[in-house]
Amino acid sequence: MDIVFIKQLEVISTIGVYNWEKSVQQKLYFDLEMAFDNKPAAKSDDINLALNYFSVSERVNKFAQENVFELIETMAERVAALIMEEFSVPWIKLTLHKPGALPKAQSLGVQIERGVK
Ligand SMILES: Nc1nc2c(c(=O)[nH]1)N=C([C@H](O)[C@@H](O)CO)CN2
Repeated sequence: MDIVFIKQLEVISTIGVYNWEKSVQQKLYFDLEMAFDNKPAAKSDDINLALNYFSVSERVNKFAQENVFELIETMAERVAALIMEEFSVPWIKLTLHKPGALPKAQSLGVQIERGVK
């Protein structure tokens, strides 16, 4: 299986455990590695047969803006599930960074892998 990837996709979301986080928007960054068979798209030069990374990024951005969670684990799980379902992706590795969360750390986050390659 081939991989289509997106690195450091910036989105804004209302996310966090603490009360002050319920009324602010914070930056999150997604790294996505998505298994996909690129051969049909490459053979035909047809975007309709490709995993369109523009469409994926727009969908993730919309989801992050429209949903409120406490945990980044929940956001990661829900985004992985929607990409797999809506874009027919059989396997995904998703890393979610919440860089503003710890002033003394450059970044932090979670990484999940779902599905089968
Ligand atoms: N494993 C996690 N730990 C923490 C999370 C989280 O989402 N997953 N969230 C917070 C707070 O929201 C924090 O980001 C505020 O700075 C603390 N720990």
